[in-house]
Amino acid sequence: MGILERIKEIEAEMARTQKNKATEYHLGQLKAKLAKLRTQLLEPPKGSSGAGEGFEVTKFGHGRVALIGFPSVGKSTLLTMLTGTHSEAASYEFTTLTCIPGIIHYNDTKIQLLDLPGIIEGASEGKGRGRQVIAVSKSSDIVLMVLDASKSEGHRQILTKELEAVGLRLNKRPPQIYFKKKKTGGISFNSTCSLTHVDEKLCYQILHEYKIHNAEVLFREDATVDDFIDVIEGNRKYMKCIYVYNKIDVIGIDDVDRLARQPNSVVISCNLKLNLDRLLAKMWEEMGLVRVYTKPQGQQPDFSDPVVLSTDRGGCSVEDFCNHIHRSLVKDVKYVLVWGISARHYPQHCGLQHNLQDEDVVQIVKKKEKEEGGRGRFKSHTTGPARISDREKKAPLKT
Ligand SMILES: Nc1nc2c(ncn2[C@@H]2O[C@H](COP(=O)(O)OP(=O)(O)OP(=O)(O)O)[C@@H](O)[C@H]2O)c(=O)[nH]1
Ligand SMILES: [K+]
Ligand SMILES: [Mg+2]
Repeated sequence: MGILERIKEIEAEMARTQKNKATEYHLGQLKAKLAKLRTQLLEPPKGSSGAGEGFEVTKFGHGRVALIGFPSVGKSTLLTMLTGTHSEAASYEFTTLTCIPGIIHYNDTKIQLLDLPGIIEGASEGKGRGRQVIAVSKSSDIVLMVLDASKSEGHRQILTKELEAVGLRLNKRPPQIYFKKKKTGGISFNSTCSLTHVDEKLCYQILHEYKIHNAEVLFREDATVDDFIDVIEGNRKYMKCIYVYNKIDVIGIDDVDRLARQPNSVVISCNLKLNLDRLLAKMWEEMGLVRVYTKPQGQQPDFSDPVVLSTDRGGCSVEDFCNHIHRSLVKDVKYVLVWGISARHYPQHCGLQHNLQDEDVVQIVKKKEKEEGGRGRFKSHTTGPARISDREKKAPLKT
C-alpha cells in the first residue's frame, strides 16, 4: 500500500472514531501515525535529487513574501499592482504556471514578493503544483493567503489544512514543551502546570509510536497531543500569515465589514485599488524588520540606506548589526553610540549584546579610536525613548 492510501485509511479511521475519554489514547496514536506518514511524504522520492523539480527563485532583498491561494483569486493582479512587475492575469484558472518574483519598495527596504500558481484541495498530497508551491511558501518569511471575498469562506480552512498537512503552522508560536532524546535512562515526564489535554500515559504511547524509549519531556504549558507530536517531529515551520480578502468590490458592505474584523485579515480590491496601503503596512508590521542607520563619526547618517535586521532571522543585537556590515568588524568594536527607541538617553553607550530597534541610529566606536566631539546634533542628550523624527531625517546636519 502506498503512503497516500495509508494516510487515507488513517483519516477514515479517525473520522469513524468517536471522540471521548476511552478513545483518546487510540486517537493520539493515530495522529502520530498520520504525522509520520506526512513527514515521509515530504521526503524526496528515492533516486531523485529533489532538485530541478521546484521553481527556485533566488532570494533578493530584505525579506520574502509568498502569495498563496486558490486559482483566480487575483494573486497575479496583486503582484502587478504592488511591484510593477507584470504577471499575466486572466479570468481562467491556472493562468500562472510558475513562480514570478517582483520587488516591493517600502520604508527604504526591498521586499521580494512571489506570485505562485493557484493551489487546490489535495495540494499537500501532490495535486497540481501544490508541492512546489508549498516548498516556496516555506522558504518565505511570511505568507499572504489571498482569498476571493465573494467565494466560500470555507476556502480559508481548506488552504490552512493543506498547509498544516505539510508542517506549516500559521500565526502560532512553537509549543512550550521541552523535549530531548536521550541514550539511556528511560522517559522522564514533567510539567510546570496542570495538563487538561494529555496525560503521562498518552505521551508515553506517542513516544512509543516513534520508538523513543529514552527522553526528557517537560510541558511548560497546557499543550495538546498535536502540539506534542509537532515537537517530536521537530520539522514544523511557524509562520505569520495575513488573510487577504480580494475583490471586495463585488460584495456588500456588511460582508466587507465582517471580513475586515477577522484577526490577521485585510480586505482589498485590486480593481478599485482599495486598501492596498493598509495591506503593505500590515505586511511590514508582521515582518518585524528593524532598520538601523549607520552614522559615520562627524557625519549625518544616510537615512535612505539602512542596515536591515530581523528578530526572526539572525537577530537584532549590535553584534548582528556589526556582522551585517562586515564579518571581521566585531573584534574591532569598543562600543557603539545609539540614538533612537532602544536608547535610554541620547546617545547611549552600548555593548555588542544591546538589542536595536526599528529606526535606531548607530555610530561604531572602534578600539583605539576617539569618539566624536560634542558638537553634532546627534550628540545632544535628549531624553529617550523616541524615534528619530522625519523632520530630523530631512534637516541638514551641522557637524
Ligand atoms: N472584481 C474583481 N476582479 C478582480 C480583482 N482582482 C483581480 N480580479 C480578476 O480576477 C481574475 C483572476 O485574476 P488573476 O490575477 O489572474 O488571479 P490569480 O490568482 O493569479 O489566478 P491563477 O494564476 O490562475 O491562479 C482576473 O479576471 C482579474 O481581472 C478585484 O479586485 N475585483
Ligand atoms: K487566473
Ligand atoms: Mg496568477
